[in-house]
Amino acid sequence: MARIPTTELGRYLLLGQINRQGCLRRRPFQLATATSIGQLRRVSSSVGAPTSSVPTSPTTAPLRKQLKDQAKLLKASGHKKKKNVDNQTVPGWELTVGIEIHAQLNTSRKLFSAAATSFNDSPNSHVAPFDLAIPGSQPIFQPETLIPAVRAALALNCEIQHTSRFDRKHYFHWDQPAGYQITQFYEPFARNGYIELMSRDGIAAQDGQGIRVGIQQVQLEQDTAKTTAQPDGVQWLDFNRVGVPLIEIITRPEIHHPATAAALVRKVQVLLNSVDACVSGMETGGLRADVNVSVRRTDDATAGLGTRTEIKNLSSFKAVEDAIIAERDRQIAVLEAGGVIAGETRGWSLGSTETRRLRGKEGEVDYRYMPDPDLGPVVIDPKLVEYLASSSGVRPDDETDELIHKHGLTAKDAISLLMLDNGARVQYFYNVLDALDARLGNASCETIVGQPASTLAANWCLHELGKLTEVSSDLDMTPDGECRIRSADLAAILYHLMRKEITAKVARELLWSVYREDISRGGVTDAIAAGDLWFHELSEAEYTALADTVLRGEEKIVAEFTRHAEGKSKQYPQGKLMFLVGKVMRAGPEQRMDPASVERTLKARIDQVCVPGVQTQG
Ligand SMILES: Nc1ncnc2c1ncn2[C@@H]1O[C@H](COP(=O)(O)OP(=O)(O)OP(=O)(O)O)[C@@H](O)[C@H]1O
Ligand SMILES: [Mg+2]
Ligand SMILES: [Mg+2]
Repeated sequence: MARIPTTELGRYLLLGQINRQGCLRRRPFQLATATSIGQLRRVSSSVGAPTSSVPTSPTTAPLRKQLKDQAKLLKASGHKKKKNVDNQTVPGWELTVGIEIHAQLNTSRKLFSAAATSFNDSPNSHVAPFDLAIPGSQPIFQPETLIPAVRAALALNCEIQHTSRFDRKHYFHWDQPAGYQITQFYEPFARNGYIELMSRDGIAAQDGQGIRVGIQQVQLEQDTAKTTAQPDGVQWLDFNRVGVPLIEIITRPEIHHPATAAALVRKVQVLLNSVDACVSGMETGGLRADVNVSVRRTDDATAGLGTRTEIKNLSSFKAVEDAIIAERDRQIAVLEAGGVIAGETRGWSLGSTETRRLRGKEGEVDYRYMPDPDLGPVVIDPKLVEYLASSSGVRPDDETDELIHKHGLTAKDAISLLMLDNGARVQYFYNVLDALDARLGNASCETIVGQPASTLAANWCLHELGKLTEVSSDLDMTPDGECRIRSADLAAILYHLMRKEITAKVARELLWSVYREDISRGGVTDAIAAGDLWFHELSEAEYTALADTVLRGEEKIVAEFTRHAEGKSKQYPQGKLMFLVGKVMRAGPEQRMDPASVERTLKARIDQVCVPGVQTQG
């Protein structure tokens, strides 16, 4: 995501003007005045965040890798995910979940000091005296942090409070030099919001087509220092993170299924992303969730909610779902055995199947909240709220609709595009599509390859690029949707693929060559010519001759097609057909053959030769 340039925020706050083109992802328009998102999307490529303020991604594993590692861990622990098992409900019991989400705000400076917010620079290189609580230093509220905070709260449909205040939350830990964290306990800056979740967002089937989850409040607060454990009990501390502005989003206890809880956190990430309010997502440590879990029996309508336990610091969507399931089952087991649930804080580790007790109520810290005497109230001008509301860009639900209905993507692919690379992957997709459209002009190649440009481009932007990230560390995706494989180069590969001038195999090899920089920028077409990689496809007669040769040795299989044609077997033997396609591919010059053409020819020959009287379907 783009960082909001401080100079521009300063200009807005002091002079009432801001260049919102630099603040949002490359879609600087208002939905209300737009006739179509697609139309709006095609804006000048010169618009984008200044490169100097673009954060590089923290050195944590990409989402795809995280998920693979989790799967490996789970496999190693002997706990395979049971397919088609309803783990969302337990008969006789109702689960209730409320979530607290901490998100790092997209600002250049810390909340109460002018030190830069940086995540990849050398440790302890961006620390002001106040961040270390050096005697004599005092907090200076950085008003620009309000811009992403208010944007986030608006995306969550909250009421922005005219006046809010800061409080001190006391606890003693090495990650908090002052001995207290500054937060907004009594008077947060935003209240009473909600999030709409639809079935395509991945909620549990039991929640039907969609649900609305209330947001109790959103508060501004400081992040803590980053701790890295070393052998022999040594802890390394990086104070670059201390004082970085966070928002804490607190939902109401209105979630009743584990998958819905995970879907909510995912949706919060997409929403914050869409208004450029956050630095990075859960997969890179910019978003962390604490889940509060309780259960109660369904046969007592008068009973209030059960006692909650809290599982802290979950750092993946899967962890949110798995930890809730484990904690729900533990609580039910305790209650069914006649025990009581103790209000306590619990932990969860990756690949685990059980939550573990960290501390109980008796060990709970008394935070001794008190208004911070060094900080005045925060007064937010309604005009600022109005301005930010009117310039918040495309809403993710509308964008998902557009990707599905206009571009023909599946809901899963549309949402994946919006999620990946903190929202930059979808911008990359638009860039590829723009470049591909420009090359194709009015000539639609849809009929040639049987797939529209948009779904082909989406498939490559998600799955083929995904394969690269499995073996390499990063695509170096920038917020304006460019990466190591320039969008124009991928468009060039897809252009030749759509026109059937290269095979899919060659297209994949070209992608790798561009990635390894064996092909220079803009050099895809020249590389195809230089390597004579053009697709010189076999003629119909050559395909037919090859198909006939293979069919002659496969009488048994051919007999199955005959049985189907005679109505003796119901299902068309598609598996057998694909087996024959493989045989033909191996029998001929592969670089001159297209599997789709082989399949078409084989089908026609089987219909004509083996089942006389049946017309070819083509
Ligand atoms: N009985 C319950 N079952 C499940 N969730 C609950 C229950 N009661 C409250 N919650 C949820 O617990 C969360 C409480 O968060 P809040 O930040 O207000 O307090 P806290 O957890 O005590 O504070 P912190 O963890 O920030 O120190 C909310 O998300 C709320 O919806
Ligand atoms: Mg809280
Ligand atoms: Mg809590």
